[in-house]
Amino acid sequence: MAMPTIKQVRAYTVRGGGADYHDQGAEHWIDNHIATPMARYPEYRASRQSFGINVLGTLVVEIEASDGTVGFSVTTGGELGCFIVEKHLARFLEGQCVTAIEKMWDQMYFATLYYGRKGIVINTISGVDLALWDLLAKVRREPVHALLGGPVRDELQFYATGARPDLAKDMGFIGGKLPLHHGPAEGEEGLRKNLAELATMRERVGPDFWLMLDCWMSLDLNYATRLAQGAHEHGLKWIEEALPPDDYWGYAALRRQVPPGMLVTTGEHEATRWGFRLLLEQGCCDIIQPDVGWCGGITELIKISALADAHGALVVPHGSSVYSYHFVITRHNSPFAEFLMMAPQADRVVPMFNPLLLDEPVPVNGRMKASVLDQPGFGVRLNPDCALHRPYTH
Ligand SMILES: C[C@H](O)[C@H](O)[C@@H](O)[C@@H](O)C(=O)O
Ligand SMILES: [Mg+2]
Repeated sequence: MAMPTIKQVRAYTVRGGGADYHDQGAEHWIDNHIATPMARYPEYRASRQSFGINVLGTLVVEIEASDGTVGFSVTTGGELGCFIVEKHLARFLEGQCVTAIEKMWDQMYFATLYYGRKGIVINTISGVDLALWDLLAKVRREPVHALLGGPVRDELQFYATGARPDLAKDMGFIGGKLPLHHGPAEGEEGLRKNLAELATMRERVGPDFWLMLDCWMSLDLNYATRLAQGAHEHGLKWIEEALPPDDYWGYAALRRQVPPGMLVTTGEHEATRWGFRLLLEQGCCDIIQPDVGWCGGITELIKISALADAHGALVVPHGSSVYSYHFVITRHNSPFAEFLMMAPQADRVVPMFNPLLLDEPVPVNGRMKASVLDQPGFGVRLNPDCALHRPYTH
């Protein structure tokens, strides 16, 4: 059967939740005094939105084929992403056969090398790549995981990220990842508060439930080391993204200094096989956490994951809904997945990219059967009630 070609690429923004999941209303746990690198400025300490964590907004990429099939994806990128898609990347896509995914990725990456390599440009390339995989899988009438070699297990299991690991345990999740609330700028008192919070949560969840701390790039090596040492008695399973992403040397030192048995994880703000090669070869972490909507897409995550597997490292993608579930279920070195609790009080399960996607699957009792992911493509639809805006055309 002759495979269709790409007829048109369109890029939209949408506000309010969605893929830019930090773009939430007030009183949400995800913006409640969470430690960040900006916390050294008191005026930016109480809210990450105050320094602009949600300025980008969601990027929606739609790719229409000559047979009328439409693939799409959502990621973090907003209007900047729309410009890059419409004014730069579209030329490498329109007219191409829907199967030419490797070639299109290669052209998008090397054509933007002079201003890309990480951040918004790789987020945008990731969004295009995810839409291409959605399109190809829909043309072949298969779920994306079938194009990746198929499931290696019958179901996914999840840990939950949010303010209430105690509630997550009752919901059947295998662990709970807390956001760290206080950074070095709040001194010894802040460190004591961090450890007291962890101690309280350990009391509530008992001795065996996984507890992790997500430090969102906010610490320095000495503080991270002391936090890890203090957290050890409370059974901290891993310390996540303790340092800024460029401090490969700091991560390597931290990994040598944390108490034996504690895992060091990072990677959600890293991009491409080259960035993850640095993390792996410098011995920075035990688990890499690429976000498939930010690291280069499925095409790049395949390369990153194979490299990690050769290094004996686990790949547990940063929460990215169906886009990571279809990958995780096909890889032995991805034994579990992340689920971000997007309910404001982290007290109930709601779809991660709420309200943007229809049919977005969520864990039930902390698990998701492979059969839930058997619809063509990534198995989701855009919610027609979410107003899309197309700021640029080409
Ligand atoms: C909970 C963290 O502060 C971030 O908001 C979260 O998006 C990310 O770091 C994660 O690992 O889920
Ligand atoms: Mg994180």
